[in-house]
Amino acid sequence: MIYFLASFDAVQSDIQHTTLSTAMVSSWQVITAPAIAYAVYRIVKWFIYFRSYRAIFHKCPGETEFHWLYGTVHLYPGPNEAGLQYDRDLPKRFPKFNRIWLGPFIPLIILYHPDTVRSILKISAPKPRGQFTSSVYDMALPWLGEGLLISNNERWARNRRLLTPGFHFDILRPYVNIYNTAVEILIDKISTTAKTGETFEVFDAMSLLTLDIILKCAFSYESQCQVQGYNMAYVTAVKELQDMWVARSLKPWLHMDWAFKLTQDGKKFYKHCDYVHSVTEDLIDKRRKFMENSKNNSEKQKERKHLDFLDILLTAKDEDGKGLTPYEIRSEADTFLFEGHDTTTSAISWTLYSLAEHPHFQKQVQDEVDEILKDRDSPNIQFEDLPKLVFLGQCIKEGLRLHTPVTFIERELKEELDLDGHIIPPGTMVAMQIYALHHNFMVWDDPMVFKPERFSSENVKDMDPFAFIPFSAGLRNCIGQNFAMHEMKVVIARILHSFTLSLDPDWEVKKAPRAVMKSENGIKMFATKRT
Ligand code: HEM
Repeated sequence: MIYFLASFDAVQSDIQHTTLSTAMVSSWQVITAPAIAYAVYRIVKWFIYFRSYRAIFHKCPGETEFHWLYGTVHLYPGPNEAGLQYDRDLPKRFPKFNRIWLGPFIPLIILYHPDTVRSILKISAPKPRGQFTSSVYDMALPWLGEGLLISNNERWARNRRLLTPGFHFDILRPYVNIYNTAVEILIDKISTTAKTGETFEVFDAMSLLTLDIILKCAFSYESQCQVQGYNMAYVTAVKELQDMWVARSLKPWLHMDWAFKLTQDGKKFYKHCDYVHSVTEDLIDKRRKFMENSKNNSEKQKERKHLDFLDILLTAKDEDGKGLTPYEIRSEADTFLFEGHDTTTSAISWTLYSLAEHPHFQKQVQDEVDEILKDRDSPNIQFEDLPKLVFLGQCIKEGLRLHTPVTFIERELKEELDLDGHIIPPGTMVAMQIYALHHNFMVWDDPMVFKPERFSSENVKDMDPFAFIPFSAGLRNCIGQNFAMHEMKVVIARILHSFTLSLDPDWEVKKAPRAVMKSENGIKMFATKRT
């Protein structure tokens, strides 16, 4: 009986349990079934939309092979000499633009003809900002903040307006003394190798020189970096930040911030950002205090020889009397430091490479500099000398074309774009492949040959303004291009006034297109002291 009652209880509890479970299952079904149906509906709808979206891009000129995971990126040989050859061949295969797939879902339109490049740079489309993954610009955000390079819309327009006076010739003029003083340290270093007959590595030498210059011009910071080299924590942090940024941009699986943060590089990147920011903030703080203390002290004001970018950043005010926030000041300072350093390193190094490769052009530059400096006690190049360095200017421009320091830039379409009858929808990412444009056989004859005369005043008259865009073009062009041209002229003129350069015949130089055009193995040169 007891057994029976117990069994009865068990059966009853089973029935209750089953009834409860059935009730739970059906309520679970009530909740989830519509959710699943909705998800299926959204996926089907997305696929239908995506099929028509993909059809637009499949009709565009571009690689026909398509991998379900990589899209077409696996067809690109990589950021090396073979990749550059691939870029140079693009106009032969697809004359004005092409389309690639960054994985299965993201198309990228690549432009490399003045007609197509013009159509996007004229409308001043914004820099792309990723939604689920980071764009190449987003990846630098934790370091450079919303400075001019990365920001968009109102913030960019206001800050560009506020900072443009910082690049007026009156501000740039005293910097010429800084370029002259800084290059003397380098000349001393090269003299040592000239005496021993050893080669020197151009990229490292120029990198420390241009960093020294930008630290002095942006912050009046006497870093001693040319002497201490990569032993300085700050110099090393800045260099590694750039390397890690570029390395990440080449690994699509690290484009999501959370994935990058899990890696050793990711942890190091954020640690370096904190450190670099603390140095910049300290400099800003000291300058702010100095400005406050010297407000009513004319003697103290005279201690400063020139205005630097930091003065401009701290004193800039818009029409409502509002200045930049501390975050904006730091971001702009860090942006100048990055943009004003690696780019000029690349441009100077590659121009010297071409001049060392072509002794007759090098001699022509030396004659031009000698003519300017004859009858002078000092080898310093003056601000007034810069326009007289005409042939050197042509060589630098041809160097900027042939070697293209900034190889590509990106934008996001905010409105439809008609490319030779292909209607590209808003939201699409578009890249200007500046290196391919500068080597487009339809635009340049013998594109691989260094010919400074392309930039003679007679020849530039007929040049399409969108054929040569090392500093980009349109509203978002490089704010520092005059600064850069002055710096490059002084540095190259001073080096070639002191030395004749020749390439090491046993050292094959290989290009490496990164955030800027670098060399995989450096550029080695011999320097012979001029008498
Ligand atoms: C040979 C040297 C240089 C080259 C080839 C170069 C090239 C460029 C290019 C191509 C852009 C457009 C970037 C884009 O659209 O994403 C740019 C923007 C910029 N550059 Fe330069 N640059 C050089 C030197 C400098 C220097 C010396 C500075 C500062 C001192 C500087 C500051 C900037 C800034 C702040 C921007 C962003 C401008 C904006 O969007 O309003 N650059 N540069």
